[in-house]
Amino acid sequence: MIHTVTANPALDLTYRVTELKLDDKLRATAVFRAPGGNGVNVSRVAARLGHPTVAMGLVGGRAGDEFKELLKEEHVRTWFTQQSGTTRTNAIIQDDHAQQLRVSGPGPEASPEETAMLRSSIFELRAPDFLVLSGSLQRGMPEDFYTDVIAEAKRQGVKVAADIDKELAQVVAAGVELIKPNQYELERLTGLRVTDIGSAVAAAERALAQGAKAVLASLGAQGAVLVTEGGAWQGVPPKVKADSAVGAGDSLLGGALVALAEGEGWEAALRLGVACGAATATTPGTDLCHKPTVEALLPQVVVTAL
Ligand SMILES: O=P(O)(O)OC[C@@]1(O)O[C@H](CO)[C@@H](O)[C@@H]1O
Repeated sequence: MIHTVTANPALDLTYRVTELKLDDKLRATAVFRAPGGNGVNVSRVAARLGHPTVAMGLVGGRAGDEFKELLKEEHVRTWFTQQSGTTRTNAIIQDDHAQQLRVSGPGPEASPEETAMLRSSIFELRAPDFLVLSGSLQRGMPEDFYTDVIAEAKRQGVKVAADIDKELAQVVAAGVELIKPNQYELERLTGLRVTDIGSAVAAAERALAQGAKAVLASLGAQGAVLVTEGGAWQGVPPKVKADSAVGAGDSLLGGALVALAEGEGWEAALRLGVACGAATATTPGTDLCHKPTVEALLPQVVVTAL
């Protein structure tokens, strides 16, 4: 079972256009609406792989109603805390050459009461195998929200995985099972440049020294690097016809956690994660990986011990 917490989720709106142009009216050839936010996407991937999951967070307003409806259509169980503000709508404008503009809304401001309700909701259900903390906090939420949740998770023996940017250093110092930074987040966390696989491993080792038990770094077309105290591996996806890579990193994390929650080892987790990330890149908008594509790509992922 995987529980995800997305403090600032979004209704993702993707406009497909033939060509990105400034100062001209762009006519969309297709529009996709999807429930979004990093943790939400991890839950969507888990559900698509047939793994039980519950998505949690703060949600409100009409956009929030549509967001919940879309999640329901994807068979994701939800345990959201209702807030008075309106869930943000994020816009993605993508052209036929896989170029895109992405605009993320700031999101509403959470009141202290709403924050407290979210905090207690996280521990209301039966303990999961993994609790995933993902994405930015809403305005109004205390900076130590995540570290406070991690402390409680530790008291309850729940493993925490995090995909966080701003508060990543604090979260790592609090001691988490797994982090999923991209290249830039790993650089900001460790102060080291990440230019290739070797430097990614060195930075991930620094992150282990800072307190993470495992680092799953997403490196775009180069795949991903997984570094634990027991070893380091690179996972390279097969070449796919990419449509939209939005959500590929979330899919990497979702796939890896599903494998771990189902009792697989680190290498198998990396393989499934990379297959999910690549499968997501083949889908339009913020649609994510579908199980048949993941199964087709899985044997083509090359995992190498470093
Ligand atoms: O604004 P944030 O929280 O940094 O990112 C939010 C977001 O861009 O990330 C997801 C893809 O990873 C999308 O579903 C969503 O719109």
